[in-house]
Amino acid sequence: MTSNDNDGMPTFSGDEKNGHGDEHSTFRICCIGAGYVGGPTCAIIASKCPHIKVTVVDVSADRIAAWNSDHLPLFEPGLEDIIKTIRNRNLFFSTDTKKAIQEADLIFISVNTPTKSYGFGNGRAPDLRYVEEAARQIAHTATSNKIVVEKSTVPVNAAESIKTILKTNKQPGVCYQVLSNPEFLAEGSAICDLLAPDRVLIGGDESIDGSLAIKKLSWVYEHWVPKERILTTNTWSSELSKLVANAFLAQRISSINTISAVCEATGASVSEVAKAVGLDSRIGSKFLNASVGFGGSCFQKDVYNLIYLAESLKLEPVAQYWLQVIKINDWQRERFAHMIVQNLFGSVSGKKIAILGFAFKKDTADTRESSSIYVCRYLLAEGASLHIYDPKVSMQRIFLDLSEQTGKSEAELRNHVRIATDAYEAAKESHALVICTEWDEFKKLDYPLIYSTMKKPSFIFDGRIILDHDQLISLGFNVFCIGQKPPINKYLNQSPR
Ligand SMILES: NC(=O)C1=CN([C@@H]2O[C@H](COP(=O)(O)OP(=O)(O)OC[C@H]3O[C@@H](n4cnc5c(N)ncnc54)[C@H](O)[C@@H]3O)[C@@H](O)[C@H]2O)C=CC1
Ligand SMILES: O=C(O)[C@H]1O[C@H](OP(=O)(O)OP(=O)(O)OC[C@H]2O[C@@H](n3ccc(=O)[nH]c3=O)[C@H](O)[C@@H]2O)[C@H](O)[C@@H](O)[C@@H]1O
Repeated sequence: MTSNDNDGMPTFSGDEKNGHGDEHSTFRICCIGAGYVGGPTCAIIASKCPHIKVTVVDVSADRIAAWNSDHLPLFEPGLEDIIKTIRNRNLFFSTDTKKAIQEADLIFISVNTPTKSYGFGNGRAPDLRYVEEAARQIAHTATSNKIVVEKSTVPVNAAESIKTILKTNKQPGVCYQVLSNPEFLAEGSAICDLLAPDRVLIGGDESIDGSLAIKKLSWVYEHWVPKERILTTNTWSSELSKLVANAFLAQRISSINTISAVCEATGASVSEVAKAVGLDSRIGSKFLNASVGFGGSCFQKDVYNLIYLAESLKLEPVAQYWLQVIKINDWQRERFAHMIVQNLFGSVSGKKIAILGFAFKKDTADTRESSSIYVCRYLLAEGASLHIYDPKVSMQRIFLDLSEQTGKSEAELRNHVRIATDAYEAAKESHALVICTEWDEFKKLDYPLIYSTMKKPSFIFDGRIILDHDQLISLGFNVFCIGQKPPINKYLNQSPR
């Protein structure tokens, strides 16, 4: 193996065999999995490295067709403009996995790794079957050396399993290096996160071939990421760091959410407490927004992943410690739903409730594990009639999620759930407005107008602490909010304006 300069690209001695030792040949990347990570990550790589050909493949023909159309399969601010510029230049979306694997020098595995919903480890362990399938596809298809990169979030030691699958199924003469390169982007800010990451983490074998593979992947990122932000570790540290990062972030939210309950009972304000505490530079101000609970496809899954790892290692106190993060999150969702029922005179049966926000956070249409789904489920169980509005989430998605949560068919749900085309329609004739997602447009609504169309007394339950409560109270609303003792009820039982 040698490392020489070819646009700074380190090369393997075996590269001539691959046909990529020649400095004029194109470096090729294949990404298996065209999802929230694969799509945006490859878009940034392709836009920053015009001489690298990047092909993103997926088993879902629909998803690939969407990536190749004017209606991308996911909403991410800034993504569409980038895709339009580079698609079919050096960024390609395809279902031809075989071809993409064969011509690639480096292959990202960026498939889903959900929590297992069957068998051993049901509800806890990560389901690695898609990662395994991707590794088998590579082994059966590749006829030249490859660097295989775990981009998916996986448990510690997954790289070893991938190596074993590759080694025992490989074509004669083919060599593999397996790296861990977890992704830290957050939905809604993926493009900014990818363009200016806090760090890029690359784990690999502590061997000559391992470090050359690390150098090659590092060279890709160095096109736009300062070298000092590229951190290299051994494979296990890299795999574990991803789980720990998500666990720490989730833990901060659960921590502040426990304090929100204390605030509601005492008169302290959780926003003021978070500010005062976060100004301590050792603690920091980010991720201290109390809320109706964290959602998204990863926090719960990755904390469970860590819990399962601790259990497997017989570290029960560690497992119990992290389990609390999830229990508090579940409790927060339930507590918020209970706050609504209790303050609507103990019953929401037959009452129209407007739910504002269904996505798990603003600036995304993703609803995976959204707290809104859970709040809706609790309210439906109490007999409420829900009118749901979200600026980005489709009607079809909302019914699918609620069906899955409640076990009811869409037809049954339609007796109790309507999807509104805007916040005003949702609010009209409702008893209460419930903020579940922190969309900016909810801050700018015409609340005097909304108040005039609602049943009296009119209630607002702010699960995201985003509204101007004083203004709402002065309009006549009864305002209840996560992390604040109701000030608030001073207008309760007053005659409508
Ligand atoms: N969503 C997010 O913001 C982040 C996710 N991650 C991790 O990245 C991984 C991927 O997550 P997402 O992109 O959200 O998942 P996703 O579900 O949006 O996309 C995964 C894609 O992989 C495809 N796929 C599965 N098996 C395949 C195969 N054998 N061949 C070709 N395509 C295949 C699926 O059809 C799907 O389109 C997960 O491990 C997740 O934990 C990490 C950081 C951020
Ligand atoms: O592995 C992943 O999938 C990603 O998970 C999170 O990203 P994401 O879930 O997209 O979004 P976040 O901004 O982290 O928000 C997660 C949830 O926590 C909630 N949240 C966030 C921050 C806060 O202060 N309070 C709070 O309730 C959000 O509303 C949302 O429901 C991490 O932030 C990313 O670094 C990581 O790569």
